[in-house]
Amino acid sequence: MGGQMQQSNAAAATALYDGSLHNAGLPSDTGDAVMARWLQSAGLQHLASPSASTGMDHRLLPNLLMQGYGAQSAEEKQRLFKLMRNLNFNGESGSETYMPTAQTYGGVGESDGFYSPDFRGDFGAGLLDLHAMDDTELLSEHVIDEPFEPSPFMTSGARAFESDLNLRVDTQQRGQTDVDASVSFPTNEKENTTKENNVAKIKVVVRKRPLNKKELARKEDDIVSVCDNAYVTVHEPKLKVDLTAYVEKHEFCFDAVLNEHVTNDEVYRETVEPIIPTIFQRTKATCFAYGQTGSGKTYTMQPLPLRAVQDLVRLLHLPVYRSQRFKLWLSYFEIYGGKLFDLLSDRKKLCMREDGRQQVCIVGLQEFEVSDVQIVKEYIERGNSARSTGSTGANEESSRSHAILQLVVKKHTEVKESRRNNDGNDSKSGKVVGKISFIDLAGSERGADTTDNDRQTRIEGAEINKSLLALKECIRALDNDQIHIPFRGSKLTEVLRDSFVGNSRTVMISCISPNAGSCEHTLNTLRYADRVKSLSRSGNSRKDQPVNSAPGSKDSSSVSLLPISVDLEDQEVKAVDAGRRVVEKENASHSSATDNEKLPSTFSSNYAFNGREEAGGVTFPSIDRDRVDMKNTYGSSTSQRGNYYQNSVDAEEKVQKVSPPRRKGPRDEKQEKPGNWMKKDVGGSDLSTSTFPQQNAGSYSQSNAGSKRHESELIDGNINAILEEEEALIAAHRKEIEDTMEIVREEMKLLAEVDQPGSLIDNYVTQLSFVLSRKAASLVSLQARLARFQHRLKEQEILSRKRVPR
Ligand SMILES: Nc1ncnc2c1ncn2[C@@H]1O[C@H](COP(=O)(O)OP(=O)(O)OP(=O)(O)O)[C@@H](O)[C@H]1O
Repeated sequence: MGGQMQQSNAAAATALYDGSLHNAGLPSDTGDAVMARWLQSAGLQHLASPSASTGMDHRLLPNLLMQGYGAQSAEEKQRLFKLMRNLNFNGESGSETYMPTAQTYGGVGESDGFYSPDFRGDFGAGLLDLHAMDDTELLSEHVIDEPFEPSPFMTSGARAFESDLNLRVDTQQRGQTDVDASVSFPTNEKENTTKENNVAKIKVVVRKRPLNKKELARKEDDIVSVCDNAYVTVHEPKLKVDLTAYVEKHEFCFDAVLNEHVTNDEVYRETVEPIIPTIFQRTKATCFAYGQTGSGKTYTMQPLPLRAVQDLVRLLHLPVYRSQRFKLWLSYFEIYGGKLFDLLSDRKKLCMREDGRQQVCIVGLQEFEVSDVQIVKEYIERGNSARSTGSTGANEESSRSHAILQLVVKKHTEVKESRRNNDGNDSKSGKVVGKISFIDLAGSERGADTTDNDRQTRIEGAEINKSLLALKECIRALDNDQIHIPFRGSKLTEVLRDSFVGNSRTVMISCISPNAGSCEHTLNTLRYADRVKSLSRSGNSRKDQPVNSAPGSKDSSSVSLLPISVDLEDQEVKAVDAGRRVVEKENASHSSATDNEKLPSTFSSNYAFNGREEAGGVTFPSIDRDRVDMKNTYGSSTSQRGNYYQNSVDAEEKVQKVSPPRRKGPRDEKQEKPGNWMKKDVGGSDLSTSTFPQQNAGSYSQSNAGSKRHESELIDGNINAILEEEEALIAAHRKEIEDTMEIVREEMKLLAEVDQPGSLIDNYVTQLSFVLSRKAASLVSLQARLARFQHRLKEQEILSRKRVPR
């Protein structure tokens, strides 16, 4: 075996040498003089003479090396090795790289192991290591001959990745025949994969929808402009106090901004397509759409899984995957009011469980094997018809839940059934290779609609709100490579837990409406997106910089005396540039508790206090960002802004927040009036927007912030308790019905007995009395539970109304 290997090593090395000469344009008989020169250049001239003198073919040099002739010391071997490598790779010896044969393919892929003098052990050992494997573990020739077909939709980066995929597939196969998530690539491989496939860990894409018929009929302005596929500007119409109209511009930069003319196909190409090959690299990918109701989330998300299946199936047909029994499975469920329902199984209620390996299993979730797009289309349609939808002002068929469609690539050893429960039993259902989850989030502002909606919608909204914030936190933590991912923040993030650990990719598509009436929401969406992106190390620098474009509005002195309410998010804008990253770095242990939400305790526990900042002569005390969102309705000078921004950094770095629901846009105007600031609903599904008049800034005390925070926590806690009690109440009701039925049966029996001739009436009376007491007790118990629940609802209502101005 050893001899065989040595032979093949020698052959490989000879081939390499041959190749290098060939590439150098040198005929093989250019002779020893050339070789001598090369050897000389490496200080190995003494090796040249024997071969020259014996007339040995220079192509045998590697053989000499392998057999222990020629270079004797390790240093010589290394030099020789380097020389060979240079011959092969540097410009001097030819522009083309060596084309390996099937047998040496893996070796080339592992260039570090084969050519580098830095490989483990000495030269010979390194070569032996490389080939010390069963030939059967190598890719078969036909696999290599059949490269990945470049998708017509693939971006150049992804194409580059695909062309490289064979190498990695080869590596994978050699390294492990069983693609189990528990087996990991060597670190270098991982890094290379990330680098090479050029797929960012988090990608934030914005999509603007066109004005719809209603908006056009109302002659609404399109206030969103897109530039260079990367910039989006919101032209916010505003009024000065003297009622002069002006426009405030907010510019953002994202990984991609897609305008209203972009098709769903192009959206796919920009977002999901580059990720698809990574699914076979044990990546857990998540693609979600975020945005206000009616902004196009469902419109955007629905075609994506179809396109993804098309590409996944195409890849699955490659022999390398087919031979490994890779298969694609689909499941579709929704999270509604903190509960999970299977959309492909008559909305069966699902339970979430963690197994011993802390893998999240959704007990009872039906998975279906899919092998073509048509069947996926049918599943999606079936699932969609089962989704919880309702009507909102902006969208007649609005999604009221988070819908999650998962495509999972599994490796099967033996699959007999085409449909089975995902009971977490890997051996039965195959091992997960990778997966992609498509999430159509519930409209983001519904969490905000607290005043105009009924109680049910408010609770629903609070849950949505919570999950959106939790999702954002997880994404941030993910991108910051934090050890702790706060996935327990909501059901949504718990479900996506395995997408937050290990090799993950996230694409967020922020959908925005272009009409002026949606300005506030559009800005909120973009800010949410920006915060996801800007806090990541790889994020674009933040750009939301309002510019007063109305004539005269640039005159800062003319506006500086006006009540100032600086949009908190604008502060964050600057914060990023003006030190936020620094602050973050310095307080790395803070995690990312910068939002207006209650974070898991692990997030807040490390929170440091940065002291206070002076801003334009006004000292801002330690400010709860929830309460102090300073919205610059009238514009402000740059210097003022700078101060406030700085201030906001402190404010938000200090306090952990609880996010109260946001209210609807039209009320914002009222709240921007000075005096309303104390009452203003400052939460939001994603942002807080509260007015903070300058003159009041100083008086805004820590205790105020504290008590408000307490209030917020109370609300959040209350909502959680309500959800739990709701469940208990429903369960108790069911139980009561069962008991009642049992009692009714007993009563019927009693009646039947009493009708019998010679029955004892005393017995009947005693038993009836006993049965009725049980019946009454059961009812009273249910009534008591109901009363408690009603009380809880009232409490919640009072609390939320306290915070939301009417
Ligand atoms: N890019 C677009 N081009 C054309 N029409 C669009 C586009 N985006 C959305 N629409 C249309 O706008 C309407 C609302 O879109 P959609 O239902 O996707 O919104 P949504 O964000 O999912 O709303 P909700 O959160 O309430 O479910 C639909 O009629 C849809 O066809």
